[in-house]
Amino acid sequence: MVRLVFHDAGSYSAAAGDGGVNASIRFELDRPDNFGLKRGWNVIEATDKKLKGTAAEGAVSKADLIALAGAYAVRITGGPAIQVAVGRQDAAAADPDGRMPELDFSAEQQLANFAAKGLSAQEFVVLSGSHTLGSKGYGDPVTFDNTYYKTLLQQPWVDKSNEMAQHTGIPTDHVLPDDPTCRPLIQRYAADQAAFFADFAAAYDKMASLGARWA
Ligand code: HEM
Repeated sequence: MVRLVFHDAGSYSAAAGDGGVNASIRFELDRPDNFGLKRGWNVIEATDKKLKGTAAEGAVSKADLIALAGAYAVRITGGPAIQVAVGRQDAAAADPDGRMPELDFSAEQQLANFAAKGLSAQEFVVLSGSHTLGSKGYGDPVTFDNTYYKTLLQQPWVDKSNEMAQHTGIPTDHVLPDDPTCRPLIQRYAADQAAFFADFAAAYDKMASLGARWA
């Protein structure tokens, strides 16, 4: 669910002023970037149907449900509580393609990609801590904690004799601990989980509102 928020938000362009959290992801599930997100989208659709006939019908949009579901996933896996405002309008069509980061991006390219969405280096590094969830080798797949940063500093994938360790993380993670902008932030969040949680909550709120048009 957290990945779903990022992929709905990630189409935002600060320069063009379009894209963002508007549930357009439902028209974009066939894009290679969005592989695997159908399952998360189905949960949103099922929840949306359950709102029919309740006080939330018409007040909570599909885009709101995406933002709420991501925050809920963070919370139930042990992460921070995040306040999520509602009232985002849903888009009626897909957002522009080609705005998500690529897996072979350098750290500079990743930072530039996030900067184009109006997100700082600090916000990029703290949001990437979401990779602690899922099965990329950053500790327990359903525990939201700062294992991502601790693992990045250990760089287990450099050990060529350990087949398992080499499968930890994804290429875009691997380049971050050597980057002079990202490294101090990684060190900070590896040493201080409370700081990670507080900064994550703030950055999540910003990401989940990128490009939102409020009713
Ligand atoms: C340069 C930036 C990023 C890239 C290239 C990237 C790419 C990926 C890839 C390839 C996966 C693995 C998908 C799979 O095989 O299961 C993944 C997982 C995930 N990503 Fe990212 N990601 C980035 C940033 C973010 C951000 C900013 C967030 C959220 C705020 C996020 C949330 C997640 C989550 C929660 C998963 C685990 C999904 C699951 O296992 O169900 N990612 N990401």
